[in-house]
Amino acid sequence: MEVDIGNALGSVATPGVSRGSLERLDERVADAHERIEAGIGDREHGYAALALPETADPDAIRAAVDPIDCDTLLVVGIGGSALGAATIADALDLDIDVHTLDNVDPDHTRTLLDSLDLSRTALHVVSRSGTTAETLANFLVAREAMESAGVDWTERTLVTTGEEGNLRGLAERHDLPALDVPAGVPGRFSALSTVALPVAALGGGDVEGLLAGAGAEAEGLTGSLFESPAYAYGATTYALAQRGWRVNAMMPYAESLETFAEWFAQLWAESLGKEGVGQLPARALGATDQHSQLQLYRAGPRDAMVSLVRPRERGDVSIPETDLEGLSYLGGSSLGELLDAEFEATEASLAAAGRPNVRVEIDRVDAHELGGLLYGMEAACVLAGELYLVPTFTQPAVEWGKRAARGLLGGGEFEEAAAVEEKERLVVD
Ligand SMILES: O=P(O)(O)OC[C@H]1O[C@H](O)[C@H](O)[C@@H](O)[C@@H]1O
Repeated sequence: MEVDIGNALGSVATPGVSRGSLERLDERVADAHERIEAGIGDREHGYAALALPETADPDAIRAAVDPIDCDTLLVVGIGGSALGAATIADALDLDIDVHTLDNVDPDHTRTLLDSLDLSRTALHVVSRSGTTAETLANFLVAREAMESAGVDWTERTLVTTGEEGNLRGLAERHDLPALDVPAGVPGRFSALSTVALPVAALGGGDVEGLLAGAGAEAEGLTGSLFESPAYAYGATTYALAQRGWRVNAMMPYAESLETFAEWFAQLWAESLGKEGVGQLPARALGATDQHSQLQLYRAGPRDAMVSLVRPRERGDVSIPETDLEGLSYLGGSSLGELLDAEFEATEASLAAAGRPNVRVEIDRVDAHELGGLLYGMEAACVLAGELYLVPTFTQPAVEWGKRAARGLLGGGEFEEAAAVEEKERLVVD
């Protein structure tokens, strides 16, 4: 991963970050790096995620998926237990179809299950806590659908979960192959673990390549933002947020990375949105969203920075010659050249309007580069958390809502559920 922060400088963006303030910030980066290194070394909660390139065990993952023969994988999980697998499946060229069942929209669940040949489908049920209502409910529905179709679900189900919880109990009762969520790795930092790597292992993807790319990014972490792309991204977005750029529009220029922006949104929002700080992650896709959201980013409130991500190499499709007046400039060119030109034009147009943007480039969308991108963004997020002085690895606000919902469904006595009854109403019909 290479990061270019030139368009965040004060010479381009108003307000931007001066070189002097970046140099001063670099002293804090050096301290934060020491803290991060110590956390990685001690496998402390959260920091342990940055040790995954070393600690993840591809052989154990492959052994767990080996008995499963399928054409389609249905990942049942939510948040960090689904987005890593979805990102990997969408980015890499896998030889199975992958679907994610995360939401509990009844129409969607029913339509998806009806559309699958369940006798050729495997389930990967993932929940770190083993108690998440959406995941367990979807699993019960999928299991029943398999039973109704005469499919032995116990032959086709793999579980990844923590040491305790309902899902662990279920795996033990039915003797299902079960992988452990690695200790100290929060869900949104678990893409490079037993949580998301099984999708690559089942689909013939390069698990070692993902980890090697992450490992290369890990080796690049030094005590300076001027040397480490991940820290350059984390420190610059932090410095921009401090100057009022409170929205971070993640805009990959590759369809295969669209889900990566979704994964990034959870990482950024849940990790840094605390104690009145953080950045609102917006999900965008280049070039599509140049024709919708870009208007706002260039001319709306001065609160949005844009992260432009692209692979340097991609497959290409040439554009046929045409004698249509006004379109001849396209002929002889290619869709890839057009996309690259759009990327650079967007970057320049934002800069010309004094709007900060950061360029993130990877060599190509493959396992190695994707591993580096995921790891780099995780390290950037951990660094930003140190700079904001927030507890990066907790999500108490999310848990509040989970308890309220469980209380409403009769899943226990939770005082949060009472707040639902107290809702203020001003209804206009
Ligand atoms: O893996 P699970 O325990 O089922 O959790 C799934 C998701 O649940 C919550 O909403 C958390 O805020 C997320 O960080 C987590 O990824």
